[in-house]
Amino acid sequence: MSDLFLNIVDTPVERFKPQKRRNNNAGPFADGPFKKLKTDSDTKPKPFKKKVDPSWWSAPAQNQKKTADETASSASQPKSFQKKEEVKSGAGSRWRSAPQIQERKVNGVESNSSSVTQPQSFKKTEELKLSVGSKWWETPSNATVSKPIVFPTLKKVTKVGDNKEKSTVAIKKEIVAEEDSKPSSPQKLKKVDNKEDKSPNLLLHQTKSVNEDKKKTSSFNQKKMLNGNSNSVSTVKSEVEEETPSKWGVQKETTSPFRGKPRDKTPAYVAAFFKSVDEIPTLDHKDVNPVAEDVFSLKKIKDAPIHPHSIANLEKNMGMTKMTTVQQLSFPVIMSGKDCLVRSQTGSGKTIAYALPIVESLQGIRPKLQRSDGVHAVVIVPTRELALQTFECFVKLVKPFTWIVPGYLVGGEKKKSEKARLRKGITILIGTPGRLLDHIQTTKNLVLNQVKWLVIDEADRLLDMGYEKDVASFVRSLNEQQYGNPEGEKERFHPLDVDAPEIDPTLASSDTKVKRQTIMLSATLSSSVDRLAGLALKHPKFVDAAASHDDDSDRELIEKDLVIPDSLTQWYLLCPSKLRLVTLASLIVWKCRMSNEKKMLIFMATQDMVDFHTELFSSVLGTREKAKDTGDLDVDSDVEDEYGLLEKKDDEEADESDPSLIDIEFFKLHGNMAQKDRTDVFKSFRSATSGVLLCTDVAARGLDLPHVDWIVQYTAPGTSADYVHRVGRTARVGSAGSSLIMLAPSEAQFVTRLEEQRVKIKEQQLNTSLKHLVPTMTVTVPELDRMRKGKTEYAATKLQLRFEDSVKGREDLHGLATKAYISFVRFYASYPIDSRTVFNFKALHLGHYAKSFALRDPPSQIGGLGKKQWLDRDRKAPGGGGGGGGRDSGRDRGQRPRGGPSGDPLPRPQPH
Ligand SMILES: Nc1ncnc2c1ncn2[C@@H]1O[C@H](COP(=O)(O)OP(=O)(O)OP(=O)(O)O)[C@@H](O)[C@H]1O
Repeated sequence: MSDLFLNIVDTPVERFKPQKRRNNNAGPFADGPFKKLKTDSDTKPKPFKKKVDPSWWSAPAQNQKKTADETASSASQPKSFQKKEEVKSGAGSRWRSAPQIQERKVNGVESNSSSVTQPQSFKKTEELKLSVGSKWWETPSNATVSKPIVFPTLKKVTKVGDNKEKSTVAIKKEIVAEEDSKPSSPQKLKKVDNKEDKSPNLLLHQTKSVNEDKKKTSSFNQKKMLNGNSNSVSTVKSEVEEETPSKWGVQKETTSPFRGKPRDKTPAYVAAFFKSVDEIPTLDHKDVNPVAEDVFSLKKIKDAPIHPHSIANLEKNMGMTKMTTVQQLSFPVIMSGKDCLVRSQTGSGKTIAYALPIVESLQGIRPKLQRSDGVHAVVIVPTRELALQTFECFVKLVKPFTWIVPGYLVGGEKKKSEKARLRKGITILIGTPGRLLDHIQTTKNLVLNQVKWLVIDEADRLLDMGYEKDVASFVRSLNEQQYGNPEGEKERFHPLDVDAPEIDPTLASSDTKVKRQTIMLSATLSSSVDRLAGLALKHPKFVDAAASHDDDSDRELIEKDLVIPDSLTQWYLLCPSKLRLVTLASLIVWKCRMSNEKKMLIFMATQDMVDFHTELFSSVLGTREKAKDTGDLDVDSDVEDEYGLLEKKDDEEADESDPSLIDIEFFKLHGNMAQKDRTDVFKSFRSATSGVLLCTDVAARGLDLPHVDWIVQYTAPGTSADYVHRVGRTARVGSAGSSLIMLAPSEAQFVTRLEEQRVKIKEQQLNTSLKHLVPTMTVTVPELDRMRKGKTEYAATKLQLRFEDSVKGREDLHGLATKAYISFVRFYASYPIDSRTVFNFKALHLGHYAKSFALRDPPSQIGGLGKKQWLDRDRKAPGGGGGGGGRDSGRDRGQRPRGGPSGDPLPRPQPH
């Protein structure tokens, strides 16, 4: 906790200049409605005048007794919404009519309502006339509300769109077509190989066509392709050995374009680098029918039953014209006051899905809320960046309603100013669990007894092992403040809850306690999360925007299925561990230099890995520092620099002949950075038109970074849910995007697991990305241009040498590489037990991985531990934790890595 600092960011009044509302040209918010609001209800509370049809309250309850179909329908279409009457003041009026609840039976006991907590502000006022009689909330024509979910405690509201099931034949055709269009389909690769990549030392694999693969019985038929031919590994090796008489595998060929040396002779260090790389399996692919979810509904914003100023704001200032599916489905449920679980794909607008109904309700409260009225809504998110982003979203939404004040709590500012801002008052409070807990326990000015909405965004992350305690403690403290009891109320109903017992709406409210509505959201939400953290949601609705899930008969299956935007193209790349670094570099060069796709996120397992790779790429690939060859060869190689590739250059020459390989900026983001740096990076990358952000899972959840084209997962995620969130940083709100996960050959089964969860993912060949190094490296090494063979290996080897030279030549970089390598090994050893069949520590070739950190030292000399010692540590570590964490859980504050004795002299990776 000590590393966290409280900060409440300026209120909108302070950060954003309010609009001039009295100006004749002030646009949609000019005069009229504001004048009226001011005159009628700003200053004095109005006595309740309007008779409200009691059936508004009772109708939904009746709905519960209807048939299954009707029941589900009523969940998203409260009967009150369907009335053709014109109700003054819009959707918010339902909230305002809440004080009519005076007496009701809760568990058979009559209870008196209290005006202390049901303030007069809920009373109806005369203001804007807004029809709520429209059928806006009905599901789109291509979607219907499904049967109620039969989960024990949940009712499901889901869209049954046009089922996008495809026939097996259609899918097969599609796969074949995709295979054909692959840039490196077997035939095409053969062609390329024949033309320019004939070196027998190039151990690149090729994938067989999917149809052909299906005939195989084993998923891991080990295949090696050499010069376009399929050979068993042993055959390949023997052939290579036969053709390469030296111990480095140099070929016998006799001619060379360089300095009169034999042509086409592969230098030993190139051969050495590509020698003995891991075997690459050929996978049997499954027919995958991805879960379908339409991003947008057919409902237009202008038809939404919300304040006209909100409509104008959403359309003009936020560029929205249509509701997304999840927004359309969840709006009526949240407005009905029920607890709910909302699941929808990444980038589908879940923030506005919960924020809009909250703002709509808050703006309708009369008399208008004041800052001194205390916090009315609390939003808990897992990371500081997401807190900032959510805060900004609320700021935009409340623009027409300046009396509603959002604020957020994250580290960075002085406690004094934080307290001062809290004292001023906040209506909607956003924060991370630890920080909120800290405040609820220590800051007197944080009054939470009026909280009516508790939102838990990324609920599955917040309620997992790392956060559950903080969330549970926060909820207990909140209960204590609101109800004088940490357990909360036994039975609670939100004033608008359609399941609330029938009450007499004509009696005045005086002592009803504030009821809190809890909303949980995530793209990977399972209904079990409500059982965590002692939240005990009451009669929650399950809003699932995925069309395929209209039939809830197999709950486990529904929760297992991963929902991924269909505008996202997913790839995996099986890469020998030794070639990982150059392959990643080639991807960056390819995407950020050779194509128009210029914004990329690269996920890595640990902070130390992010630090090292950012520094390495910035100095070797990027513009910061020109690379300098030191002349050192691969430690495996003792051959001379026969082609002059490694010619030493003085600084001047280096500047002229070694321009940066890519003109692109590298950013980094992880949890161990100073808060100011984190915020700066987040904002800079968000507004940048190009750049590569290297990050840990701290950036995996919720962040909305515009125009990101590619997501690369350099290390595999701990869970498939993490996979979904990582790739979800692209392809947002219907835009196109691509993702690629790099896996070691021994990790190929991860692809099978994804496919079992309905993720459609294609293979990208190693050569496809590596070959993009050729034009890049020939810029700096003109000799390569003259070579007719093995360009790819030369370019890759040259770059690897450049990386290694940099690391060897700079003490600081060598230190970073060492720490990064150790953190990676620790991380790998700490994969969850159920993942260890895929991520098997024993399968790691540490020497090859050391190469992927550009280290020339033997593994036993890096950190003083060889593989045997690592495994011994793994066995001895408490809980079999595998020598420590290193996984970045996306958690916003530090936690001690698992396993390993305390006082361990080795640098330990931080968890995010
Ligand atoms: N109706 C809409 N029309 C157009 N854009 C929208 C709409 N609703 C939201 N957006 C935009 O979509 C983007 C993604 O929204 P948001 O971050 O809320 O998605 P999300 O579902 O919470 O994603 P994640 O699961 O990754 O957290 C934001 O830039 C938001 O402004």
